[in-house]
Amino acid sequence: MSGESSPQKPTSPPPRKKVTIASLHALRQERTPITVLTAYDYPTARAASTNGIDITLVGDSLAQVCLGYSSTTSLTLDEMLHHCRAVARGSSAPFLVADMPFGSYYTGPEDTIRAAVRMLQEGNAEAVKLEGGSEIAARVKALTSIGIPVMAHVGLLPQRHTALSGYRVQGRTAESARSILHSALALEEAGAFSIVLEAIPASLAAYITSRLKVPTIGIGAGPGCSGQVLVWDDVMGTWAGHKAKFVRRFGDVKSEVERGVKAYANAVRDGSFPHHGKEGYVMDDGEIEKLLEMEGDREWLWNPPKPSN
Ligand SMILES: Nc1nc(=O)c2c([nH]1)NC[C@@H]1CN(c3ccc(C(=O)N[C@@H](CCC(=O)O)C(=O)O)cc3)CN21
Ligand SMILES: CC(C)C(=O)C(=O)O
Ligand SMILES: [Mg+2]
Repeated sequence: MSGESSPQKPTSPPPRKKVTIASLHALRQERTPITVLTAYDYPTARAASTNGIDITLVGDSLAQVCLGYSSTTSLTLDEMLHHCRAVARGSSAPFLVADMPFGSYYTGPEDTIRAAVRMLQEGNAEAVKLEGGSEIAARVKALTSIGIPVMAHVGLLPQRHTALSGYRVQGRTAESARSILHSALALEEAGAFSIVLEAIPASLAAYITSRLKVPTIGIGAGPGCSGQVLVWDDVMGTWAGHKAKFVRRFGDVKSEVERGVKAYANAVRDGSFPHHGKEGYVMDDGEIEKLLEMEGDREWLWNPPKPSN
C-alpha cells in the first residue's frame, strides 16, 4: 500500500523528545523560556508531560496543596517519595526535579547524600532541589560532585517561613540583593544546573540571570528569568488558600469541580442516576424469574424508576 493515498491512521501524537540538562541549557542559550510546572500525582504529571512542560517539579508545596498541612515543613521524606514515584510514572518527557523536604539536608553531607540518593533511587527523580544560599553551597557540592544534579532555590525560602516570620519578598535593598546574587553565584560554582529565584524584584532577577551561565527559573521574579515556575493548583485555580501576588490563574478548575460534584449528588438524590438501561446491567433472559421461583418470591415485581430527564 502506498503511503500517499492511504488515509491517515488515527494514532496518538508522537512521543516528545526527553528533556535533559543539556537541552535545558540549550533553551537558555537560545533565549527560549523554560516552562516548569509542579505535579503531585500521576494525572497531573501526565498532563504536564503531554502538554509541553519542560520540567516537572514535585514541589514540597505538596504539603499544603495536596496533603492539607499548614506549611511545607511538615512534609517527610517518605511522603515526598510516595508522591514522587507517582509523578515519575506519568512524567516521561519532562525533566523530573523534586524538592528535598525540610530537614533532609541539614545534618551533614552524608545524610544529605543518603536522602538525595533515596530521591533518585526510590522516588525516580532525576534531580533534587534544595532551598538556601551560600550556607548550603557545600551540601550542593557534595551532591553534584558525585553526579546528583541539583537545582538551587534562593530568595524567598518557604521552608524557613517561621524563622523569617512569614512569606516576604526578598532582595529589595542593595545589601539583601547582593547577598542573594552572591548566593546564586556560589551555588552555580557548587555545580547547580539551574537556580530558582522566588519572590525577588524583577530587576534583581534579570541581573542575576545575566551573571549566571545556568538557567534561572523565576516564581514572582519577573520576566527576566530563563524560565518560569508556578504551583499546579495556582495555575488551575484549585488552591483555596492565600493567592500570592505572583500567581496568575490560567484555568478555573475549582468551579468545574464544584459543578461536577453538585450535579452528581443531585442526580443520585433525584434518582436520575444511574439510568437503568444506559448505566446498568441486565440478567440473562428468564433468569430473574428462575431466581424468584427458587426463593418462593414469584409475586415480587421490580418497577425501575422512570428517568426524570
Ligand atoms: N499554592 C501555593 N503556591 C505557592 O507558590 C507555594 C505554596 N503553595 N506553598 C509553598 C510555597 C509557599 N510560597 C509562598 C507563600 C506565600 C507567599 C506570599 O504570601 N507572598 C506575599 C509577599 C508579600 C510581600 O512581602 O510583599 C504576596 O502576597 O505576594 C509567597 C510564596 C510559594 N509556595
Ligand atoms: C514553587 C516551587 C518553586 C516550589 O518550590 C514548590 O512548589 O514547592
Ligand atoms: Mg518548594
